[in-house]
Amino acid sequence: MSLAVARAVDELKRGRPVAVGGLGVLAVELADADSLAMFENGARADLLLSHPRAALLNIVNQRAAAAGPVRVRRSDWMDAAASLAAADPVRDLATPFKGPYETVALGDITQAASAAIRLAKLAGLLPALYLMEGARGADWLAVEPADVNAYREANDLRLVTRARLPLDTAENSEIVAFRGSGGGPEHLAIVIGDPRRSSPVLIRLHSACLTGDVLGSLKCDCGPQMRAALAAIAKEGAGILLYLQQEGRGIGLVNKLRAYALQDQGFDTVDANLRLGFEIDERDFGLAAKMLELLGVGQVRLMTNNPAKVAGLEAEGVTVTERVPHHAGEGAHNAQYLATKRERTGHIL
Ligand SMILES: Nc1nc2c(ncn2[C@@H]2O[C@H](COP(=O)(O)OP(=O)(O)OP(=O)(O)O)[C@@H](O)[C@H]2O)c(=O)[nH]1
Ligand SMILES: [Zn+2]
Repeated sequence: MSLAVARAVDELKRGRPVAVGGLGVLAVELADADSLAMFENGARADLLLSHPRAALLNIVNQRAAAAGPVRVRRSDWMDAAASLAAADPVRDLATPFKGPYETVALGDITQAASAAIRLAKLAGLLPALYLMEGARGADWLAVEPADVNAYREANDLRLVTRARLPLDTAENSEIVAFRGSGGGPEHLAIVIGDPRRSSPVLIRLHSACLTGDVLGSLKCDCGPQMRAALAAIAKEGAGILLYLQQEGRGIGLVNKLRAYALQDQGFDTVDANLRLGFEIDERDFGLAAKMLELLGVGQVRLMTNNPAKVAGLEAEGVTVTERVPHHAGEGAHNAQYLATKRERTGHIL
């Protein structure tokens, strides 16, 4: 099951069409004139946009299911450039006058359309697809919508290997690697000391942030928060930091950099995600819960300022006995980012 999903994600990433049930889809951002012409095979493909993106373009109407994707008819003026402009908000200021758009009810293809948007997100692409209903090229990879919608990284995650890894913040540490069967990203845990599973374990869920963790970006507080968490756990003597490959709150590195480009245009971190067509937070906390389960941890004291993380973990069956506030790395460049978290996403800062 997850094999077909993983292959479909790969195909989309390569700019290839995929058949999601009876629906042919092709990633808008990767299509060129040739691949689009081959995909359309003489007909004209419509456009499928995620709900937040459609809402931003003011084309969510009574035809769109509450939070589902929206199908847009490609009328004569909607060539490849206009379609890309509908999909990619980084171009919004350069192409402010778009439309009029005409939407088409999804009807029978609602489930397939949601699955297709999910595939685009899993591929780290903009959630915008060309769509051909009832068409299937001979060489298109096929995947069942139900399999896509049931797919979760946590489903078949395994603990692969562990080794000692002395850190400058925590000498007595071990690194543990996790892998799913779908060929997705490999997640890590840093286990410090010897956490006693009989009482709540001090933990930090750290979502990967290449710009902050590795490059020392001042736009966010991720790097200092990660190091401070490791140091705080070491000071207590035992605990775990989960290093989750959920860049950009789950939208992927390239999309996070698009969000940064939107922030350069004046949008905050919340609006940037929505303009791109994503939810404000796309992370699946089931992944962290599964890693904790594989490490034998059922009760935690969670270092975070984000109540949604506490709720997300608890919804996945982990008992959070305490929220431990976690502040580090506040400065002039990230003051606005932190203010947005406080004002718009319920962070306790
Ligand atoms: N989409 C998006 N992701 C961002 C942005 N800035 C940072 N991130 C990502 O946000 C994630 C870091 O979030 P966390 O450190 O878990 O922060 P949090 O959910 O606010 O909660 P706590 O730090 O635990 O209080 C990382 O994956 C970063 O890559 C941004 O402007 N847009
Ligand atoms: Zn960051």
